[in-house]
Amino acid sequence: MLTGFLGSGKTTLLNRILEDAKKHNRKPAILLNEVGDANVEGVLIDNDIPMSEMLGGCICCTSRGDLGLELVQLAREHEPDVIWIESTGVAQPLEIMDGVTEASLYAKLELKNVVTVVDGRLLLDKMRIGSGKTFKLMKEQIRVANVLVLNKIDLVAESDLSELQEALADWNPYARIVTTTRSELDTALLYAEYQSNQSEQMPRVSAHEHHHAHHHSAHDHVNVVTYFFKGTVHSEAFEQLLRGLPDEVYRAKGIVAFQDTASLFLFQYAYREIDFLRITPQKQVNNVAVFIGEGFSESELIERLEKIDTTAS
Ligand SMILES: Nc1nc2c(ncn2[C@@H]2O[C@H](COP(=O)(O)OP(=O)(O)OP(=O)(O)O)[C@@H](O)[C@H]2O)c(=O)[nH]1
Repeated sequence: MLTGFLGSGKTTLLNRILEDAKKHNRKPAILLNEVGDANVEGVLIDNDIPMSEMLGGCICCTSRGDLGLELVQLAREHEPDVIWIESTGVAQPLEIMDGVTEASLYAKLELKNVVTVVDGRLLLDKMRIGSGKTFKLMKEQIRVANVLVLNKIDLVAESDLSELQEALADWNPYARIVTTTRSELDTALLYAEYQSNQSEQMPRVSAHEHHHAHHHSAHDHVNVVTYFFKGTVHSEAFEQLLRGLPDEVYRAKGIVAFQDTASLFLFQYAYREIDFLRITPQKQVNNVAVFIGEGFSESELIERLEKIDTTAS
């Protein structure tokens, strides 16, 4: 997921990513979201690259479910190695993450990385004022990232640079920070987590591996765990697991197969409310559970899931 405020340099970065993908034989696809009704940037992108456009609104508020479906369709039709979602500059990142994880229900898709491009010049201005909607949103986008691209440095005085870097590190101690002009960076950095997980047989997601976590505690950082079930679970054990989720998990959803009822259920969890819906899918679905929250232990949760996932060894 590629996020960042309007004009921060997302498209500039995306173009670099696509150039490098070609060099490394990586097959990308793109999902573009624009507030306007016309996709201006899309026309600049190579015709060979599968692209899906969601226009006329911000994915986070108008069509979260559609975002998931769009991703699934891209994945099925083109089988890319990676999908880059460039979201409109005014999007609420957490809401988009929620939409993205929806796709894991229907395709082997995992949210791997959240890259936020920060307009250094604009942020400095907003910091000086210290309040306002834009400032708040920029902070939010910074907070959810695991890679922060501090861009437009050519427009920032050298003496102001450390102030910016310190602010980013303060709001998000877990992300790797790269300082750039015209989003110029080594794109390998954006795949770090992606590559390290590729060898796993049963992929599970961690959008945020805390590479820098050794000197910080795990508080105040967004995490996502996507767990693909290997077998069935007992309904009571599963409900117990949901009820026992730490407060730091504020959203969960997925599809489970219960061994004691011999049917499939779609479950939703939000604000401690649990909802199960019996489903008879017309299409192939995954048995999967996605958890979104802040500062919870991913390994502990995965361990608990493995324990009730009967055929897991
Ligand atoms: N001076 C300067 N200009 C930059 C830099 N990076 C990007 N730009 C310019 O800033 C403008 C916006 O860049 P984009 O990459 O389109 O930004 P975006 O985040 O995709 O913008 P939206 O699609 O509106 O959200 C373009 O004219 C870029 O050429 C930079 O580091 N320094």
